Amino acid sequence: MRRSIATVSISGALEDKMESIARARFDGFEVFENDLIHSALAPRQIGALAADLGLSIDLYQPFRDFDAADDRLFRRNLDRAERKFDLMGELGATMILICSNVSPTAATDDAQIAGQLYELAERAAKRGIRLAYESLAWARHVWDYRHCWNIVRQADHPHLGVCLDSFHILSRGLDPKHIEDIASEKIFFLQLADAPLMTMDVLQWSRHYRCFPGQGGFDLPKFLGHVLAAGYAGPLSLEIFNDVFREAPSRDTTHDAMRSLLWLEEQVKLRAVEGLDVASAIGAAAPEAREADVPADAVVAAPAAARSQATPLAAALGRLELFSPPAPPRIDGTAFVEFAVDDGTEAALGRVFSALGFERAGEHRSKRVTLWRQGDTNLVINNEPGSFASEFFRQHGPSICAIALRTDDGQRAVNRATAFHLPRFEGRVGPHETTIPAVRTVDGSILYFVSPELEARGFWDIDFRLAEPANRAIGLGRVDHIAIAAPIESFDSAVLFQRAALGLEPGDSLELTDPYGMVRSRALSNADRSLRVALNVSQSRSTVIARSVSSMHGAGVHHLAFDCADIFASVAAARGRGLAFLDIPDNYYDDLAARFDIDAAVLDRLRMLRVLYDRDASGGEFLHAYTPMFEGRFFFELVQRIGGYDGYGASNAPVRMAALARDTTSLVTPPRGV
Ligand SMILES: O=C(O)c1ccc(O)c(O)c1
Ligand SMILES: [Mg+2]
Repeated sequence: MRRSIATVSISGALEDKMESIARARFDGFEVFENDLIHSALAPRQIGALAADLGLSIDLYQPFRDFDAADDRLFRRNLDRAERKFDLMGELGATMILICSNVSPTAATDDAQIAGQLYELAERAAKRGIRLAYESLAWARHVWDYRHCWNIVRQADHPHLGVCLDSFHILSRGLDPKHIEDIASEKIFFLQLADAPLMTMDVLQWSRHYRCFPGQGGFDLPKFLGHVLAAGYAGPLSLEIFNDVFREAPSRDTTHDAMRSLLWLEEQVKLRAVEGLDVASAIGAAAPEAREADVPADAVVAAPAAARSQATPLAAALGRLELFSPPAPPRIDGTAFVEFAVDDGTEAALGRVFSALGFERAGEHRSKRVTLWRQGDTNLVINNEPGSFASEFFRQHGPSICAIALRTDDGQRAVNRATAFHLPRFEGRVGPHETTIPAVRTVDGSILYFVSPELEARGFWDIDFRLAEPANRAIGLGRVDHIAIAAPIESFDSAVLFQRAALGLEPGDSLELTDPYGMVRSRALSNADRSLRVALNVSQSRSTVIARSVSSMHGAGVHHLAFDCADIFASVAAARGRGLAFLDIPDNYYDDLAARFDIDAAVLDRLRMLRVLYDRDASGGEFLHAYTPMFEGRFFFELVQRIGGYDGYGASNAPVRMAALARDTTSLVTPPRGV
């Protein structure tokens, strides 16, 4: 399908916006009127630039407050429209958006509105222009899309149709299924926007908080499914009013925008396959296989109601060309985590790893890279001059520069990511060394995909001189979660990246209190929870998250959590090796006793070792402890999950952030005698 975006969605001057839109490979765009009015280019030049860039101008918008209770005002509005039609002629635009009226002078008689739209459509037709009538969620009279469609039907003019905007429909809690009742040729245009679920004035919500599909809380795949089932085949266009996007560089935003549409197209197809109707599902998955592969009894067995519901979408999906990327990777946790260091920090980080029970397990055969290992958890310290890691160090300081995931098929994972506009990464590889498929993520770090056959071929052995295991483990298992601190402008982008490239699903957005401001947190994970990523963002400048973003010059891993089976034993062992843990105040433990019915002996151990505690509604328990920060950048967490606890101890985040804010201890003190 054609893909389009409204210029209001991104930052910059109109010509820069158009350039970014073209670079992200959109087919067309909506010209937002203010962008044109503020532009130094004449409409004809804008039209010519669009043609040069290979972009069509799909919509001119908005035309506001057209219908009127009083005839004199209505005549004036017709004149006003004629001026815009002139301008559209210069631009080369043939569709204009007519918003439903928000003013107190709006007409409230449907027949009158239909008549006025008919008159406007007659004039538009003379110029070869079509009108797309859109109901704004806060309009005076026509705020429901079904109402909008009724008026269009009453007016019954070939140059008048509806514009559907997911925000106006979903923000009012309207069921999008009635979209299928609209005649397909009367859906002139489709605007897509997601938004975080909030209880607030709908106008403010729309103008400041819209986001790209997949970044918010609306069910856009379901919405689009109804629109396609109705027979719509025009452009999928993003119209996002968002304060953060207005500031962010348009080059990045348009790639996110495209990624969101691609993700949405794939989701619609997947939903159809998961749907009730076997025939339509198979039709959607592979139209050509439909007749041959569907067992006759399966079709008969599908409930008649489900069949008639699902068939129009399947038929539409068979007709339309939607994005079909390689399937998401099947992820089985992390294969390794790589740290960028310099000569000054390499030894210090090694001491921390050692105190955490990792042993120095190998030296790279050709690079200044060391492998640290505990069980099957691998950490890599990279101090190789001229490498990606050293460049990353130069930009961000000591930090996590790469994460490797265990995946079923690394090449497919990379192909999927690049289909979603992420650049493939190819590092410098020595003779006979292993090339691991990789991409550069939206924050600039590297994501490797390690396939089972790569590990089976013994890639550690190929690239590293491995040492004899010395068994210094303290009981740490796999990486439980990776927490990322992100600047506000890359938060939504990161959510979408994780969903699209990796197929992770987001949980709820949480607000947490730091002593110096608010922190927003949203976790994403795969179905078996072998990969959990927690994203954190803060708009205030002094929170732990904000300071971490500032010291790292951008988004980065803020802490890395390892799971363990007996946290008391692991924490005690690490303390014995000189590792410091965050000093949680006694007040916290007194409060724990009040909040939970907790065994006195357990409470004593929690208090003694400064381990935090949480319990969920079904009795699952979470015990966790934090180290101080390494060079003010990142830290480590030890976690023990009991009885299916699925969260991250959000209720303990404030006390942890307060302790971090106070903390001045160094992370590791060499044990006596060293
Ligand atoms: O906020 C607005 O005014 C506005 C304008 C045009 C649109 O298409 C829309 O959805 C909202
Ligand atoms: Mg709109």
